[in-house]
Amino acid sequence: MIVIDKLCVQFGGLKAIDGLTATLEAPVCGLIGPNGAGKTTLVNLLSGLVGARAGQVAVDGLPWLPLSPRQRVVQGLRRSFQTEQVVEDLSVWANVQAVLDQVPPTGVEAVDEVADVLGYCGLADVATEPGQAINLFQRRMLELAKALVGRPRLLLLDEPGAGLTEHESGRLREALRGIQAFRGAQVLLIDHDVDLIADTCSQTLVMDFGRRLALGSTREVLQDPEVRRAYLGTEGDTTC
Ligand SMILES: Nc1ncnc2c1ncn2[C@@H]1O[C@H](COP(=O)(O)OP(=O)(O)OP(=O)(O)O)[C@@H](O)[C@H]1O
Repeated sequence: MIVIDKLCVQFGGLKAIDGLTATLEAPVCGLIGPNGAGKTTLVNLLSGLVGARAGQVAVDGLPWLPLSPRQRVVQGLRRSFQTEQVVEDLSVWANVQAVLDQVPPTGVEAVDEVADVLGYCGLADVATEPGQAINLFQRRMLELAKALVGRPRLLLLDEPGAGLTEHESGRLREALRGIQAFRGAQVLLIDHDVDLIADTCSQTLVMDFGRRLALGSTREVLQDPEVRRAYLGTEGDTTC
């Protein structure tokens, strides 16, 4: 559970996050909003890449902002980026193993841990292929596999579904919905694909101009006229 209290992040005179208060408790929580709303800044703040000017954040009751980026990883923070960070000349297996080498031991044999997440992500058949040989969908799933090793607590996923076909997106959604049961970790999911958010997130935070525009069940939030006006641009239409 992520508890954000009166959070402010400022770049010079620009308030990228402006007094944000929100409790995110769903297993998979959506984060949406127009361009420049502050979504990536919030993810950067949770990762430790930018600092807060004011406010507090707690993750599962742990005061989060005093921790260094490395300490956050040790505490189970994992992150994927809009552009995948696959090492092209390492095998799929070695890409995952490289992350496992950087996080605290879990007590499970590394070989079992890597095999487990590759199986979960549907990558067992390409485990020995080099990063450069796998397709876009497999690259996206490899990013997910890397985020799942070594007792993750919180996954921050930035547009994991970009560029996928409907069928591939369906497989990704299934994997996202199962993460809490598989690893006990919470997911914060940024995506501009409202269908993906609606299908995987039971709770969604909508940001606009660094502020909270809406927070609640995804179904209600996506039908909120203010959200539709600011983000979806379809105030009258209630189908999402
Ligand atoms: N390092 C930075 N220095 C200065 N301004 C920044 C910096 N990072 C973000 N901003 C500004 O902060 C505001 C919020 O940006 P942010 O990238 O968090 O928005 P976003 O909701 O993720 O947008 P998008 O959907 O386009 O990725 C924007 O006005 C952006 O220009």
